[in-house]
Amino acid sequence: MTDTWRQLADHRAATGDRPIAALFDGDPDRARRCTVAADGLWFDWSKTAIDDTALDLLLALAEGVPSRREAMFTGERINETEGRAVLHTALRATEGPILVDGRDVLPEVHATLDRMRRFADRVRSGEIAGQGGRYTDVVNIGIGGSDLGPVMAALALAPWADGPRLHFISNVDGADATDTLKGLDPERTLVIVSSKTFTTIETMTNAETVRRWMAGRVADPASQFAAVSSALDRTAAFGIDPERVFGFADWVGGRYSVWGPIGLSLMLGIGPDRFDEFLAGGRAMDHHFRSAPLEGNLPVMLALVGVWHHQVCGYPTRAVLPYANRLLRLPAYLQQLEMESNGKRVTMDGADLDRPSGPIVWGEPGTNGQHAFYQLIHQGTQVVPCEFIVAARGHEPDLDHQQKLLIANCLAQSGALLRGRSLEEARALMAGKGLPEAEAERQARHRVFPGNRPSTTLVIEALTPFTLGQIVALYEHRVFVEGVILGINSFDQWGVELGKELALKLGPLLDGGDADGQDASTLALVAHIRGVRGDG
Ligand SMILES: O=P(O)(O)OC[C@H]1O[C@H](O)[C@H](O)[C@@H](O)[C@@H]1O
Repeated sequence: MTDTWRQLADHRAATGDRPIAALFDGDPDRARRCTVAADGLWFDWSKTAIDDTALDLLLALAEGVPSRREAMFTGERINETEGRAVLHTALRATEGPILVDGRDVLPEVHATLDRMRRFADRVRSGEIAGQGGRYTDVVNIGIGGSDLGPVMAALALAPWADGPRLHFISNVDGADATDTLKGLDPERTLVIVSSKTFTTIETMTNAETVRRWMAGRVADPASQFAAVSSALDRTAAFGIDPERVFGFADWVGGRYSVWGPIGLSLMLGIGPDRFDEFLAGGRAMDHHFRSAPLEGNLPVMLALVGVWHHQVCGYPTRAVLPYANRLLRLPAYLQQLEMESNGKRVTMDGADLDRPSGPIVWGEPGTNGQHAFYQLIHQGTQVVPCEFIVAARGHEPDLDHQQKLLIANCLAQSGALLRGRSLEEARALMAGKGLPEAEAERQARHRVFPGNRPSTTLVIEALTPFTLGQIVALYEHRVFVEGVILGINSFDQWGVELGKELALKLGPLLDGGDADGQDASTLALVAHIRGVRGDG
């Protein structure tokens, strides 16, 4: 353990009993001091137990960030276990050169973006049409990073949707394809097969299913398929015309890929100009991340709060709670981004990680979550640091009273988590209800809120393509900073491989094949399922 980690642990041990509210009592300026602003975003971390000493120590942990950050932005192969550069930032960059092995990657990024724009314009105008006329619907087939980004962004930017309707098929469960295709006209549906590797079993299986669905009604189904991939040989083998294939390089990680061709469905839905605004938001955050001093740097501060809560205080999860219904799938998107990136057990050099890796990330939009799981957040025995996100303005001017109610709820929650309700206050609540003393006391104890539960609040002006770009890039860089501090590789995902391998072996077993190497529990489950299915 380095000195800084030890000092942080000691400091936490020494101050852990001090209520967060006491930090406000001792510092009337705390609310103002503990905020970071970046191009219209406003991040308030004052409702955490981080004091000046903790902040200094956390900033010391981040010492290595600037050099690593430059290594990322300038195309060094920082994904060391896959030997790759990490350049999703290049997908939204306008100024180069950005060199990988001495070659500027920007001309190709921009050429692909231009092809996407032309394709999207022609589909949206009807110039490129299906065999039954102008495309009314687009189905994106993909999973993980080839699904979650476009799904999340399409929901978030619904007010800007003025192109074909977007649909997404991800799960290998045939229910997903069946329910999604129901009601679609195959002659007016454009299908995009999105897969970085073009080998993912779920995506390839669904692509075959959709091709069969279309073949029944459309003379030339292949002409209504497009593909997004970094494996152009495989898209050709699948029979997709290279004209409608949009490639990207191996230095774009799947969960960082929404900014490029994987975002094609989104671009078709909202149009190239809005997509450009989304990229501009990401670019603005890149500029901020790269240039702001650490203590005034939004991704760095979001990361340091995360490290404080998880690695120092030991809180096992964090909840992302957007008070913006259109950010419905942001928590799911962040689950892949954060947990696939930083759920690692060894450091870059292969040594055991000697502290917890990234936390469990979960969440739902408010106010819905309030009526479901907030009970545990307020009164459960585990502390869940909460990350609130709220927009000052909604998109519906005639429903501004609802926006104000939404904001009031968000602020009420973080305030309640901070303050809680003491036993004295709960007793006062019960007094005068005519209950016997012992019963009043019992009832009062159920109405105590311990408070002192940390939260942060990210305020955006309004949810727009630009601010969504800022938010996504903010979280990407937060993951990066946490990864650098932990000394892990945030850009590989070996942990998903074993399950994939075993699934391939289990397929034949379900058909009565060889059972070698399977554990007894799995064999018993297979036997039971085969029995239920009548396959045995
Ligand atoms: O885009 P694909 O190659 O089909 O991959 C889709 C997803 O599959 C995986 O198993 C990876 O864990 C994800 O990072 C990836 O986003």
